[in-house]
Amino acid sequence: MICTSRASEYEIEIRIKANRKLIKVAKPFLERLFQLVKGSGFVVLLLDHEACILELLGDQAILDQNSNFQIGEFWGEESKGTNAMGLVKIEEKPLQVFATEHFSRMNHGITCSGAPIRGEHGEMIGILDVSGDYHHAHAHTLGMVVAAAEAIENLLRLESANAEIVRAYNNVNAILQSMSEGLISFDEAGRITKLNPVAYKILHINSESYKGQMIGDFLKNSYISAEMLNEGRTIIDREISLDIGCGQARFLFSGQPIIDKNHEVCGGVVILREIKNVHRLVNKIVGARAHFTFEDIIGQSASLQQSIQVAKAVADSMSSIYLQGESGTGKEMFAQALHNASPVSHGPFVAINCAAIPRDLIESELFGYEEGAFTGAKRGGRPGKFELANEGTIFLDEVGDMPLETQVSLLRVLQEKQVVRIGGFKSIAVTIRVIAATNRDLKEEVQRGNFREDLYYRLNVINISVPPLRHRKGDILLLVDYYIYKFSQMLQLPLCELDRKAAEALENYAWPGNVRELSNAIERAVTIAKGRIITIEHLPESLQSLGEPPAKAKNNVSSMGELEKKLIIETLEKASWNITYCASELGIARNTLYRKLKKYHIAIPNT
Ligand SMILES: Nc1ncnc2c1ncn2[C@@H]1O[C@H](COP(=O)(O)OP(=O)(O)OP(=O)(O)O)[C@@H](O)[C@H]1O
Repeated sequence: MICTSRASEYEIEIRIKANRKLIKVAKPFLERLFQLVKGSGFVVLLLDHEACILELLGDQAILDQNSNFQIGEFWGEESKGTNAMGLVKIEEKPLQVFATEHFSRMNHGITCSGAPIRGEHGEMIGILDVSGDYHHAHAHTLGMVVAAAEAIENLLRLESANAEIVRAYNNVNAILQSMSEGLISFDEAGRITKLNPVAYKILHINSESYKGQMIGDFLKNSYISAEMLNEGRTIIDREISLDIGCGQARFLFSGQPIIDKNHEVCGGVVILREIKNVHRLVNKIVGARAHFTFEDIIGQSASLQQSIQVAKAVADSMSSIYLQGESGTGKEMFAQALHNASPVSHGPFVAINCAAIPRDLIESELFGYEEGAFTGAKRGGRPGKFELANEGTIFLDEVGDMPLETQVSLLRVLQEKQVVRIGGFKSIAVTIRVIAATNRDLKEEVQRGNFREDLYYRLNVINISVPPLRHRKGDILLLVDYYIYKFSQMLQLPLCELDRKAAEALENYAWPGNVRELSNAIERAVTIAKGRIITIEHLPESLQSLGEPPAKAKNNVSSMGELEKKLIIETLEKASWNITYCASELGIARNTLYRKLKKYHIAIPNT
């Protein structure tokens, strides 16, 4: 059964919209074809892949005579019976249907020549057809239609390749615009062709000043450009120093030559990263950050609170700070808290323990080195802690252990606020807050000739002393509570309590290792007690004699007892055997001190 069919206005609109690219490209070809057949009773038709007419150009005579030549008319076999467009829809190849070969009597006066139009992937996307008075038609008409269909296909392919190029270009442009690194591209001769906005910004140049420049001249490094252009070598993360108008700046440089299919260098790209940003990133990754604030420092004792007050008062200046205190008293904690309350709190906090680094490495650790500075020096050199700490804080722990020759270099850096890497000659400006710490008596080290006096005064602009735990007796149980909570959480154990004897022992102990030692003792006790009450047996042996010792431990008068005795004698000597002063120095009551004098058989000399 033949079903005459015509698409609704709405459907026509949808089909035209869906095929707008095809219509746009095909239209000039329809016009050209029509010019060739005009006046001889012909119509030129563009149909979609379902043989629905999308566009047509025809002589008025044929359009009047055949009402099926209209936009929206379906010419499939099911609608019009045998005809060229309907057969092309099925066969997907060029075809001609002559006069009475048509099924419909209405079409017996015409000859149709149709050809498929294929898309990028070979699929049929439309049909081109020329139909008209069979008297005027001949075999060449089909050839003409096929040629026009192929021309349409070629143009469609070209347009989509162009669109792909534009899309790729836009993508590359979007990437260049959004990159956080500076990018410079150059051609096969080494001439700069493009810079991205970050490159303009970090190099402090305007849009015109680079034009026509050779990349080697621009980078002031003909060696690097020769490596890329002549040798086709890729360069990864090499440090270079560039003139940026307002002085020299250091960059991390990577270069990638582009090689064509003849294995020739046809251009390349250079990526520049500001060293200070690289350092910021490195610090973030390696954890050069300060975690503690003043609120994290536990303790209510007057001596600790006084140190905290001084530290808070000076935190917002950039002056050097010198922290003095025994090992484990919390000097690094103070340094971190100072950094976090300072104007450079957003910058890095870089800590270096001068006692832990071999003497011959300390200078390169602190100040960095240039490539070739010594055997084994890394290619491209390496920045030192001072460079890494730029715009932040450097914490020089155990500064008293720094070799004298390094002290000279340190003094120079502090005075000039510039670092020169080992083996280098360029000065690198640094803005840094210096916090130094030691558990030695630095003044005494100066007198002994182990520490430079001028450096001592440089570092000692503000002096904060962090009191030992034995002078902060009231803080001991606060810290114990804190560490019980911390380690119970960490070990996922129920919170345990502390019995009286254990508390007494903890309070009476002299804590030569200060808070660090206390933290270790509580970690051990929490682990052994496993959520039960912490008793004296859970504490380290050195403490067990300090509570009311259990009978079995009586003969075990620990070496800690001897240590405490020694400490008391030392403090008494310092206090010229003044009991009140000595007791306050030790942070214990006078009565307790008398008890201990008796216990250790310490006799007060007659004066
Ligand atoms: N008041 C405090 N409150 C809480 N924790 C503290 C306190 N003081 C020290 N600590 C903790 O004790 C440990 C040792 O502290 P820190 O490393 O700051 O001491 P330090 O004086 O720098 O030691 P060293 O001289 O041996 O380097 C750290 O785990 C720190 O968090």
